[in-house]
Amino acid sequence: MKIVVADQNLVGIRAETEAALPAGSEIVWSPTRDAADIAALVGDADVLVGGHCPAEVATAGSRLRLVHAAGAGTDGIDIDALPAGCTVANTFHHENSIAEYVAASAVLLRRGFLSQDAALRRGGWPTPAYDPAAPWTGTLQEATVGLVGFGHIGSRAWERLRAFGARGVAVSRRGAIDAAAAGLDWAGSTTDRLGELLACSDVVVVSAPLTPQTEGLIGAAELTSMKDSAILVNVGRGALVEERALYEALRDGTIGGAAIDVWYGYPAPGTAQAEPSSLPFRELGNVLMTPHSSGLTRQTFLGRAAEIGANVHRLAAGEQPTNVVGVSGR
Ligand SMILES: NC(=O)C1=CN([C@@H]2O[C@H](COP(=O)(O)OP(=O)(O)OC[C@H]3O[C@@H](n4cnc5c(N)ncnc54)[C@H](O)[C@@H]3O)[C@@H](O)[C@H]2O)C=CC1
Ligand SMILES: O=C(O)C(=O)CO
Repeated sequence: MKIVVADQNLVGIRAETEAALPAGSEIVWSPTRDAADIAALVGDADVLVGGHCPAEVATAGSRLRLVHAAGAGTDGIDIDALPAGCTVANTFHHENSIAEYVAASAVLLRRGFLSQDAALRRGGWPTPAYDPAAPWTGTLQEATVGLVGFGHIGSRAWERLRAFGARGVAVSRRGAIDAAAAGLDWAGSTTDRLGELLACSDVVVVSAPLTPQTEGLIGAAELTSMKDSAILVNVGRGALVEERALYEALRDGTIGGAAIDVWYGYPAPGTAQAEPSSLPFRELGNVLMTPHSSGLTRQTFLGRAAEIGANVHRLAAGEQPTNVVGVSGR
């Protein structure tokens, strides 16, 4: 079996990744996540590990039987261009790491620590904690957290935030969340209750997948409906929140702040330079900017390598892989 590994995050745990895959496989590492590099390797491959599989790669991989994202998002895989019968699967294990990010950034932004740090560095001495007019005065114990998406990330983030004493409300695609069991005040579907969630939340955590239905889910009208002190934490995908509307809402004080881990621009393969947005988010003091790093821990990638390995073993044994997102042609 030939396996092409194109997820650059697994390079750091190359030995563990290879050990998890079936012994005797031919394992080829793509030098970059560039589509041309991957396409050049997948022609005779059975398995592609990596979530970057546009049509150029998918059509080159005419023998592919499994494309395994090394993450949750499969928005970079063109399933329709893959050979018929090829399975697309995803993997998780990022939820603990991202839940910590959500909790940490909610505290940093809600308490104003980010802007206070910046002010001290400039030689100032801000006193927002003593200013009743300052938007950032609340603890998480007084906060309502609104979770847009309640899967691995949303539910684990809620477990952590709940420990601070926050109240929680959630929406998911179908609204099939048992609110009482999860300790939430209420839960519903995005279609029915997103507006209500945005209006009542002090912290809004976005962790839905990017699909044609969720693109631009939060735009100018939704941001305007939020509290002017609200903190938005986007760990899903940039395009879930309209770029200009978000920038203007943060600049104009329509909302209180944002932690943005997922962006509108990324570095080209093999480079470390990029404009995360065409708009100057970097000039805003109420924004925590991180380079899609909320889930980047050793725990995440060791868990993912083991899960991918187990699925490739299943494929080799003629069994159905787990975490199947779809099968091409079905
Ligand atoms: N920042 C990062 O490093 C990472 C980002 N992600 C992103 O986060 C997304 C979610 O990850 P997980 O929670 O692990 O996935 P998951 O599949 O466990 O959960 C997804 C949740 O989103 C909900 N959802 C789907 N459509 C929705 C809609 N229209 N409105 C509201 N909710 C909707 C689902 O019902 C489910 O509750 C991924 O698809 C990926 O794009 C995932 C991992 C790491
Ligand atoms: O898993 C994902 O979808 C990511 O965004 C990166 O780990």
